This record gives sequence, structure tokens and C-alpha cells, in this order.
Amino acid sequence: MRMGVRSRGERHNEMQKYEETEHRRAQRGRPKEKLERMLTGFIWLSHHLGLAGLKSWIPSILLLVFLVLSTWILIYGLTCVQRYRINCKRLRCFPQPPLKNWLLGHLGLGNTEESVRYFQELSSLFHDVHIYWLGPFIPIIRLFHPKVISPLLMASGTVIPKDKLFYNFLEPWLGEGLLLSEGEKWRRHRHMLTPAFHFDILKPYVKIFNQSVDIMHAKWRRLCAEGTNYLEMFEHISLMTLDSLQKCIFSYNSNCQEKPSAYISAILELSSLVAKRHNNPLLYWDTLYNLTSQGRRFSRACHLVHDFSNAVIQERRHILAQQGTEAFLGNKRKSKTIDFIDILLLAKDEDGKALSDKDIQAEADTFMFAGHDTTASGISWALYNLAQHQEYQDRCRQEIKELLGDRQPEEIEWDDLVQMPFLTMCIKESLRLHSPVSMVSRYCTKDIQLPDGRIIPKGNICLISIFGIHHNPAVWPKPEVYDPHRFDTNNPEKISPLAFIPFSVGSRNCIGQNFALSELKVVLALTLLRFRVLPDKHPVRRKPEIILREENGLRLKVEPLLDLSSPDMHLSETSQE
Ligand code: HEM
Repeated sequence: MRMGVRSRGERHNEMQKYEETEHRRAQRGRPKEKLERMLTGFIWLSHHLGLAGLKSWIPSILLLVFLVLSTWILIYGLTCVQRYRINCKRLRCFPQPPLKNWLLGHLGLGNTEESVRYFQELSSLFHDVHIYWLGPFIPIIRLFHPKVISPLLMASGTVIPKDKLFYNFLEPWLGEGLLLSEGEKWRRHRHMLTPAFHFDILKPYVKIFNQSVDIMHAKWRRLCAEGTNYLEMFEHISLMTLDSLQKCIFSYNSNCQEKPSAYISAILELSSLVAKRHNNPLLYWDTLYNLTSQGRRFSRACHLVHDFSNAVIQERRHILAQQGTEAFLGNKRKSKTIDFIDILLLAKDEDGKALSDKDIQAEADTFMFAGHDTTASGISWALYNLAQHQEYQDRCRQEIKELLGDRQPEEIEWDDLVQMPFLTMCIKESLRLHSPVSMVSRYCTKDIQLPDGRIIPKGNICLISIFGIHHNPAVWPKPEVYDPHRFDTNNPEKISPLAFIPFSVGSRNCIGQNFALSELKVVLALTLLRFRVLPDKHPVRRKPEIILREENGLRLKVEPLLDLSSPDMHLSETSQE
């Protein structure tokens, strides 16, 4: 038999198979026929039931739907009430200040000096924990003693997650950066980002801090020469911290201290819009907020900020691809210009996986946000406290003068940072008395047992009040007094590690604290060397937003100190003539 030619028998079998398939298909019916049969069935059914029959069913169906829905709502409502009652009963072991009224609870205090004082009184009254109510249904457990915070902040194993009540509005801006992310994503990123804050990386940034503060001081001298001695500290210092962050993160110099660039203006606008939204519960609902002019401005500024960080990332990726990792790193090390974007681009997890562009963008945006206002607040309040206490200011100035001798140019170096013990004490005391971040929040995903046996039930929000701990008379004697000697290392009274927590503690503490402390020291040392800082006559009114501010801006008087070697000094003297 030749290949390709089939026998008669085979052909017969094939024909038989074809006929069987066709027969089966005919029995099942073709799709069109099927549809026809279904339609005929439907017409037959409606004919026999009659339209009137269908109509008579409608009210019963509606009634049934109504009954099912209302039963579900009733059961759901009763479950919520029961859960609420059980929660209230379990929370009875914690004291609570008298309610303003049953509807508002303790709402309505706002972020004012009065609210700061009110909470200070509560700290003296209740010693470690109390509850307060946001409206009639949301209890907040406020903790303000070192002995009760460790189960929340130092929990081993599963980390107690942050509550988003205070951070939610930042999400469109910061995405899933370190500050807002949770679980495995946070753990992986925290591990990958920790090397970015190693001392070897921070060392070259000290030069950047010096340059940024020089620019600010030249501006101050100019303003003083024009007769403006009273300056609003937050405004000047925020621009300065943004300037140095932009250089450390992106290696980008936008001269923003002279004229804020569109990018820097967008960050300032985003920070102020988030604070405004916090103060207006009507704008808490996203859909409504997005329709308002504030919401539209927020979304525009977010786009602008994201576009900037994305452009830098794309450009850097391109260079990295062109040069290859080895040469790229070699060049960066040689020119000492390794920045955060480089580190984020090169970071790898345990499986050798790198961060995506979206992740890098979220982390860079997070550093810009978390690093500028906080540090600016820390520096501004430290200057305020030293303005109030000239004796401490003089002692700091003397310490820095002795350290620098006749060094030219007047520049703080990395090794100097550990040789300013008194300035360091003054900074720490200021971070205690005026903590830039006044609280952190946690959401209890399980029952939390406090060391004294009391239990915070699962499902509640806890506020760990950094401000409350730092102002608790049971922890700090005379807490309202500014006394740097509390932090004297020779002081025999040892401070508990949980009594001083401006950067929080535990696994979710501030990753940027060494960066911040280095910048605080450089800026304060150079400022005290070049200026005398004096208080304004108006009393301050603290404003605890996400960051601690002053209600009307923190105004201080600055007087340039005579430094004949400074070229700026000659300039200002000539202009005064
Ligand atoms: C005086 C200045 C600063 C203060 C007082 C401060 C304070 C804090 C505090 C209290 C937290 C905990 C927040 C929470 O648990 O919700 C935190 C977290 C954080 N901070 Fe700072 N911070 C400062 C400067 C910086 C700087 C300069 C950077 C970055 C360049 C930075 C980056 C971060 C990040 C990324 C987190 C989130 C860490 C995580 O959850 O893993 N901070 N900071």
C-alpha cells in the first residue's frame, strides 16, 4: 500500500464517523434552532400564566426583597450595637475626661494652644492612659507613659500597624512609601532602604547642609541690612531643608531659597493642603474633596511632584544602563555624589530583586515630605528656646567658636558633629519640649495587654502621645522648664529609652533620624556662630498639626554678629552706609 492513498475500508469508517457526528449535532440542535425553541417556550409560558398573573407577583417580590434587606440591616445594626457595647464595657478600665456633649464627644478642641494645655492637664490627671471620643462612636486610647507604650511600639513578631486616620490624606502623594506602607512590602523596603542612611552615605551630605545654610544666612544678612530683623523662622528654614533634601535625594539644585521652583512650591502647597483638610471634617470624604478647588489644586500639585521625581529616575536609569553598574558606582564614588536615587536604583532584596520605578518614586517623595517640615520644625523651635535662654545660647556659641578656632572657610565637618556636647544637649531638650511630631497612631489588630494587666481591645485606635510622654510630670520633673542639663551624660539620673522618643521607637522608628540630627547640628552651630537670636515680644501659641508649628508663624529677631572676614559682612556694611 502506498503512503497517502487510503483504502476503501478506511474511507468507509470515516464516512460512518461523520454521519454519527452529524446525527448527534442534529439531535442537540444547532444554536439558531435552540434559540427559536427557547423563544417558543417562553411565549407558551407567558400565554398560559397571562400578563395579569405576572403583575400580581410583583408586589410580593418587592415585599420579599424589602423584608430580606430590612432583616439584614436590622441584624447588622444589632451586631454593631452589641459590638459597640462590648467594646465600651471592655474600655471601662481606662479613665476618661468629662464629655463636652454626647454627640461631639471630645471633638471641637482644634489644633490650638488651648488643646495643647488641655491635654497637658489630662497627662497630669491620668498619669499613663485615658480615652477620649471623636463623636459618639469612635474612642481613641491615648497613651503617654513609657511603661505602657512598649506593647504597641516594641511588639516583637507581628508589627502593630499604623492607623491611617492621620495619614490617609497623604496617600495620593506618597503612595506606598515607607511612611504609609504595611506588612511584607514595608518590611522588604525598610530592609533595602536602611543602607541609604548609613554613616558612610551621610558623611558627604554635611557639605550640602553647610552650603544650604550659607545661602540662608546670606539672605538673612541682606534682609537685616534692609532693616528687616524679625524673621518668620519656619518659612526660611523650610526652604533651606527642602533645598538640602533636593540636593541629597536628586542631586538637583533649584536655587529654591532665592525663588521657590514649581516643584518646591508644589511640595509646600501639598503640605499646607493636607493640614487644611485635617482641620475640616467636611472634606474628609475623597469624592467630595476631589470636587472642591482645594482637591483640584492637591491633585495638580501631586502630578507636578510625581512628574519631577519620575523624570529624574528615568534619566538616572538611562545613565546606569549606558555605563553599567560597576562604572556607574565607580564614577559616583570618585565624585562623592552618590544620592538617594542612586541607592534606591541599586538596592536589591534577598532574592536579588530591585525596586520598581513606582516604588523608587514613592520612597523619594516620602523622604522629601518626611524630611523637610520635621527638621525645619526641630531647628525653628531649638532657635526659639535658645532665644529665650541667652545664657545657653552664649555657651553653645562659645563651644562652637572653640571647636572651629580660626578655621577658614567657616565650615562644620562630619567629625565635628560628635564634638558639640552642649549644643547636642540643647537640641535634645528642645526636641523634648517642642517635639516636631507630637504623636504616632496604631490600629489594634488584636487585643493588646498592658504591663499592668489592662487590655486594649482589638479594633481600637491608639494614639501614642510623644508630646504627652515628654510633658508627663511623672516622667520629667518640671516638664515645662527648658533645661538642657537633663541630657548631660554625666547626670547620674539615667533617662529611660522610652521617655525620650522624638523619632518614635521600635521597628517603625524614624529611618532619617541621623540625617536629621546631623542637619540640626550643622544649621544651629553655624547660625549661632553668625547671629544672635532674640525672642519676639508676642507670646507663642503652639499649633500641633502633623508637625508642631506656631499659630501665626514663629517670629524671632536675628542680629548678625560682627565677622570682618566674611565677604557678605563687608557687603552688608557698605549697603548700610
Ligand atoms: C527632626 C526631624 C525628624 C523627626 C522629629 C522625625 C520623626 C519621625 C517619627 C516620630 C516617625 C514615626 C512616624 C510613625 O510611626 O507614624 C518618623 C518616621 C519616618 N521618618 Fe522621620 N523624623 C524626622 C526627620 C526625618 C528625615 C530627615 C527623614 C528622611 C530623609 C525622615 C524619614 C522618615 C520615614 C521614611 C519614616 C517612616 C519609617 C517607617 O515607617 O519605616 N524623617 N519620623
